[in-house]
Amino acid sequence: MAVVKSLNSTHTHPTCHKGHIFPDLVRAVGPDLPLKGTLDEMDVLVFAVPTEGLRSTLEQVKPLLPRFAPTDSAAASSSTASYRDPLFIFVNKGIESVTNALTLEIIADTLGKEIASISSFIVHRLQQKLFGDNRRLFLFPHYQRNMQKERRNFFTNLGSDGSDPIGVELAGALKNVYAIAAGIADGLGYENNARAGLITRALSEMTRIGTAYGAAPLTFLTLAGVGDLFLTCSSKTSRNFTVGYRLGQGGKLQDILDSLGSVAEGVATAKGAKAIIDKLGIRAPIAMGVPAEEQARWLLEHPPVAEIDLPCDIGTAARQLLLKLGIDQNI
Ligand SMILES: NC(=O)c1ccc[n+]([C@@H]2O[C@H](COP(=O)([O-])OP(=O)(O)OC[C@H]3O[C@@H](n4cnc5c(N)ncnc54)[C@H](O)[C@@H]3O)[C@@H](O)[C@H]2O)c1
Ligand SMILES: O=P(O)(O)OC[C@H](O)CO
Repeated sequence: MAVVKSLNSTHTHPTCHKGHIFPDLVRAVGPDLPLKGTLDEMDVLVFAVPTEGLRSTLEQVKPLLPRFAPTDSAAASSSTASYRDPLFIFVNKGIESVTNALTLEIIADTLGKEIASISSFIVHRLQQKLFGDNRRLFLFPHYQRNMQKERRNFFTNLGSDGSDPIGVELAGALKNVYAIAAGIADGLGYENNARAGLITRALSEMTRIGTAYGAAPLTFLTLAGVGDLFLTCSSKTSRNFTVGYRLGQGGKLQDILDSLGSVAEGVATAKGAKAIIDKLGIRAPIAMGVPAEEQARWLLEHPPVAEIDLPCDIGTAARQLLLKLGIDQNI
């Protein structure tokens, strides 16, 4: 409420982005929905709600959208599509706990497959446009420049070449679960080297889950994968890391969530992720919450395994050097 009021009155955020003035064209909404007809005037709608609330939010917003409720004059002027779709932006990262649905599925269930499929298609085209010049991190300035040409749906969870939105979604959702694990390790008193080991294992695990789900393995090595994983697992200001840290220090989950002030997505996502992992029948002990001692025992009792389940073929030059050094690459 305070955020909405501040953005709409002084065009500033009360706690974040100190000194930044948002353009006065930006209108914040919540918790009440806008009046019918208001959304017709909007070029862009950004949905910044936790994944657990996305389905109900979209169900409530749906009748207000021009696509689903054309204005009387627009409907009268043509019997065919006479609405103008806004550009939809979904920033949430998570898996719905009860249905195990990813965001694209929630969009398809509520707003229809057409909107969801445009989303995934346009991600690809927009990203090529935006990132073709390698300035990947400057998303929004580029996005704004291209926005007039590409008035379509768009995911902000970017980082790959855009051809694998499912992998990008899984990576963004799962890294929050691993950030809780990293926080627990810190809270228990483990130090940076333990966290490095945990992040490495988490990357391996997230790639295994993703590829079993049908995503492309390399997606997990992009900014949407390892980049975001590393960031959230090593950020003291992360809500997910904080939840883990306080758990590691002996706090009770409900007390921590009640005092956090906003949502830590990884908590609900862990439930959806667990169901997905069970269904895929793969080994993912960190996301499944297997206690650290048990994981350590497993590692000690089993023969060493590859750090990551990807092909590790070496190239000709490296093979020739190994030969010259007399090193058997099959060792
Ligand atoms: N793409 C990115 O770069 C990025 C960055 C930060 C956060 N996120 C993701 O965006 C989403 C929102 O994050 P946030 O930090 O804005 O969260 P937040 O906890 O600050 O909540 C945002 C808004 O959603 C409302 N809300 C909370 N629960 C709701 C529910 N069940 N139904 C409807 N509304 C609800 C809150 O009142 C608040 O106004 C999360 O999925 C988060 O993981 C993405
Ligand atoms: O744990 P936070 O607060 O960094 O939030 C994680 C969100 O999914 C943003 O990536």
